[in-house]
Amino acid sequence: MSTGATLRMLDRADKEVMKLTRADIGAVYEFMHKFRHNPENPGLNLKSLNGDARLMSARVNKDYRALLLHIADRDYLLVAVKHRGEVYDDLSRYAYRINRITGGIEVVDLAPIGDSIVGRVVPPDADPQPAQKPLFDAYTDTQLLDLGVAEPLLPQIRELTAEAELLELLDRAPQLTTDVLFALFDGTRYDEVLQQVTEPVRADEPVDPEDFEAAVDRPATQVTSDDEALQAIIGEAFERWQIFLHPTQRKLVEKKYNGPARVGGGPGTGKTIVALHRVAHLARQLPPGTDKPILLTTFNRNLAADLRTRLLALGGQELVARVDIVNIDRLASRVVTEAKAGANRRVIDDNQVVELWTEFLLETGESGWDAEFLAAEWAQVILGQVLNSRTDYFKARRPNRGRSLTRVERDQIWQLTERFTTWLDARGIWTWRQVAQRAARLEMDRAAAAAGESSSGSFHRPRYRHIVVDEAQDLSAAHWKMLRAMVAVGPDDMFLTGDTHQRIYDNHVTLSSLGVHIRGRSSRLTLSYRTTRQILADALQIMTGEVYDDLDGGEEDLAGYRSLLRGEPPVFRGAATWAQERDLIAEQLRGWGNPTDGSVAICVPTREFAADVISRLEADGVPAVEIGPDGPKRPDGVHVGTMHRFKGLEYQRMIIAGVSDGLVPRQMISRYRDADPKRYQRERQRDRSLLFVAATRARDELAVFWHGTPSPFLTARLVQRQPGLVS
Ligand SMILES: Nc1ncnc2c1ncn2[C@@H]1O[C@H](COP(=O)(O)OP(=O)(O)OP(=O)(O)O)[C@@H](O)[C@H]1O
Repeated sequence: MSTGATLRMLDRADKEVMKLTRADIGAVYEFMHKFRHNPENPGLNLKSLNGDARLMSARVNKDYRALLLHIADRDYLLVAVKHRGEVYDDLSRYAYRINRITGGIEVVDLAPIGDSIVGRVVPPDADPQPAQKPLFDAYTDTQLLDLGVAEPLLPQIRELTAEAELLELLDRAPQLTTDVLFALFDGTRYDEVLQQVTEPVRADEPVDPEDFEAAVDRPATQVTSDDEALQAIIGEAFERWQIFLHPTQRKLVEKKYNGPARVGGGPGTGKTIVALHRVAHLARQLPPGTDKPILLTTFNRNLAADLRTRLLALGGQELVARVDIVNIDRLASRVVTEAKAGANRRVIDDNQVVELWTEFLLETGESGWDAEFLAAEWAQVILGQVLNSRTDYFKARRPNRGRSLTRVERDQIWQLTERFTTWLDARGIWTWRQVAQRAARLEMDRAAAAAGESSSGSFHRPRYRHIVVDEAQDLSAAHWKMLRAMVAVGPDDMFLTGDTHQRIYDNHVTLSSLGVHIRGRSSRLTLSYRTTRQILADALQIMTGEVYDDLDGGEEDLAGYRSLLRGEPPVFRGAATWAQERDLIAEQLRGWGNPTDGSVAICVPTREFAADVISRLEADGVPAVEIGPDGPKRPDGVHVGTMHRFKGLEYQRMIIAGVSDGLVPRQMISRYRDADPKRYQRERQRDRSLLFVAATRARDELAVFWHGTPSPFLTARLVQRQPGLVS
């Protein structure tokens, strides 16, 4: 007969365990291991507490005791690890419930919160303070409970009168209570909190408050379940995201979707984390094998490398072995190479295309068209939509392209692009967009041929069983067509994460027109795990007045985007000249103690500015490290790079410099203002997104500098926060 048992650990218990010494953490691990093997092992001294139906204690080592909830038969949940003295002091302080909204198990340790809060609210010997209004007076108990607040905490919530007290209480409160109270405290309306915070984690079925077996399996009960996860926690390299997902994240990861699904959400809300866990979830359901039926792709190379590292941390070599991790252009290039379609051609960067068009028009004496217009038309419409023939081009929709074209003009452009392609061919070069277009065509043909085969009874296997895409906002229509053709239409075929507010390459698509139907399967994450609410509020100011799409023809906003992290408000400062602005940078770095451990970065609009900053830092004896296309060249030093380089990076502190009028947005786009207002709008939005991305890479502190006139993206409210300015 098996004597084993299941023992899972609640995330709140893990937080307590993490505060212990390494030796004691090791003891907890040993304890869990032994307990799973045989909970009746006399050395563990498992016993019920105070006759309570479920609460039990067991011995970890001579100093510590584990508090356990007995879920069912041989199924237990570790809810706390306490010093032995504490466990038996006052058992009534431990309250455990099934939350009636989320259906998750919540355990609240009331005494220490009560002690510390009451102790601080009414200091015994202090002068009587004027009575302060309780923070949550505006809401009834029923309203708070309907939002999902933990019932046992209500009396203490009613006592709260200051932010510091709230922070202390929420440090130990269940996740949903924390999310709800912070949102209310931040001034979010009741109905918005209900919609944005509570609804996404509501249980899918009616909650039975006595059914602990059902509750422990719900996403809202944040648990780790196996030894491997525990070992990871004890290991040096462990990060919480590897084990404990937010209930909203977990729900999205584990859901079965009837077709392509999309997860949006502001910066730092864990979209990449969700994509990685989704891959692991899908991999767990694969039949054993040595192939790679899952594709994990993203826009650029360094992000793909980062995905690989993080997936390895999440699931080890065994998981990585089943996943093809590759950036989208490399994937396209692989398809083309495999078909021997690009033999002997060198791929050139797409930003050289305008120059090549100019050269081509000069060489061929064509003067009727502007090189820039042709380059964009070719890239976005002809290549972007994988148009194969003149007839297709005549019929093509040209969203976001500004001026309309007559049939005669389309004919001229089609002919010119055909000649241009031959001209490039003769030089042995082609662009990444051409590669993507070719790959899409090859894959579409392959899928069509396979469909023909299967209708005639022969067997066809699509390239992948599942495709997961991170940074989906940056892929072009050709990329989507290629991906769509690589996986059969069906449940869990495609899973996309991305945020259109962070679109920094000029690719606008409507997914449904590309065969990727996400309608009804689109969700959003709203809780930032990265930045403080102070940084987030200012970053949102940068986005004021702009409208963003939802990748599918609709609009998307950042409603409900919030953070539980608190910090200093960002610094905004202007200088008269660029030289003086560099003094501000040096001064700011000194203020932060010149840390050179890679925790600080400086972001600037152009490479010239980056070079200037690097030489200034070097002159000051501060080691500066450039951020290249593959990321920072070294992990230490102060990292310096242009805005484009910051996607996917994270720093404790950041300076964004050169945020001046004429630089952000780029001066050159003003020429489109009258000539091509749509393009102007798009380019301006792109520059705004670049600044937004940069600002949201900072975890704790952010400083924004400019010289001359500040960028129009910095609202008067931000600019007027300059030290020394009277607003
Ligand atoms: N459940 C979690 N627990 C702990 N940390 C988390 C969790 N989810 C996300 N994080 C952390 O938050 C940070 C941001 O996560 P991630 O990069 O996935 O966000 P994102 O939404 O993809 O951001 P961006 O849009 O800016 O690329 C990372 O440091 C990540 O480790």
